[in-house]
Amino acid sequence: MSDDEVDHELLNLLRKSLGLGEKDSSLPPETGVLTDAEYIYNNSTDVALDMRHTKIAAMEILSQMNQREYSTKTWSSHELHPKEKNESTVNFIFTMDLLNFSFWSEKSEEERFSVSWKGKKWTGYWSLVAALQRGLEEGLPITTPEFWADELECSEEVLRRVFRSATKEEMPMFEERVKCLREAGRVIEEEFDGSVITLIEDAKNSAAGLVNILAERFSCFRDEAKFERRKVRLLKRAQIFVADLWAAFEGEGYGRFHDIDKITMFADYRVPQMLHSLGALSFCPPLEGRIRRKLPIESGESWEIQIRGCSIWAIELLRREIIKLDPEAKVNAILIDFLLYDLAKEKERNGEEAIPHHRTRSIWY
Ligand SMILES: Nc1nc2c(c(CN[C@H]3C=C[C@H](O)[C@@H]3O)cn2[C@@H]2O[C@H](COP(=O)(O)O)[C@@H](O)[C@H]2O)c(=O)[nH]1
Repeated sequence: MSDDEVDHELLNLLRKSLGLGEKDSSLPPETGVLTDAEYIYNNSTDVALDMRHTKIAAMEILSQMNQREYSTKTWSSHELHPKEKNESTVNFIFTMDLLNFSFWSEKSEEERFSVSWKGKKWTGYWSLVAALQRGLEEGLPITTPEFWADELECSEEVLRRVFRSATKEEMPMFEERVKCLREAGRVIEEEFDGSVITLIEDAKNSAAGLVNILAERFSCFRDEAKFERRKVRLLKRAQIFVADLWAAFEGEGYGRFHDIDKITMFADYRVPQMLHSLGALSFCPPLEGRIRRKLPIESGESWEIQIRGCSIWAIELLRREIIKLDPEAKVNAILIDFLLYDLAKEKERNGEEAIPHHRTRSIWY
């Protein structure tokens, strides 16, 4: 019996002895990510949050949100994001967030992996979006799960063509991305009638429910770790999939979720960097030294979990400060996160000084 099963059994025995009965499965679903992020924050010794800077950052973020009229509509305004509110956009977003990880490179801007499309060279997250758009334009059903499961039609050569680079550097973790596509294609074919729409409908408009289905049924979405002897859930790509659906469909249709505010920030390698620039998050000297020297931090090691968990908690504290400033503000962790990502990329484009992002190679973010 695993630790978790023992915990589950003990909890039910305790509940029975208190006359509470077994855990009531009719309760609304929870992902547990925010609770785990708070646990990580409360047990972090190498990453700290600063409330004074958090309060100042909250004022800046609220002002940026108002100036930019930041809303779910902003998502579709990005040049490469799909605009139609239909099933093909659902499939596009699922494919995108299945592979939305680890684009960073130590090569120069000219030599790093990039995708040429629409007369531009796209890097980072946008290289993935451009590659999928280009693949569709070249007539490949690259966003169709049935295609990914068919190793003859969707051969490794075909996939190498879809994700071909404009430089000598190939897409980072290409083999791992193929594995994600194969697993997702198989699971959707076998368990969801071959349709992402069926998967979404199974969640019955619950954001937390959809995150939990992804984490339970797809190992490539099961972004969890052990921290201080406890299992913690971060579920970054499962959550950003729900968030992108919600934003792309502006909270309607396939993007309608009654509990969307249960989605937390997406623990990636960009937003922690921005939180550090804002002074809201800081690292102990040995960790800061490791980050500044661009030395690897292993996936699952304590430092990495502290960076990810404290970042999630930092966005929750920012959200609370923003609501204190303006109780009417239409803001949640998703919109704060999206804005911080976009601001981080603007700072980078403007050549503004920032601590390097941390170097963890993983399929989780
Ligand atoms: N927390 C968070 N992480 C995000 C995004 C996005 C893009 N979201 C778009 C949709 C709405 C927003 O307005 C954005 O326009 C990508 N990433 C993550 O960053 C990393 C890529 O970084 P770089 O190599 O520099 O492009 C990689 O882990 C990727 O998974 C986000 O929004 N939040």
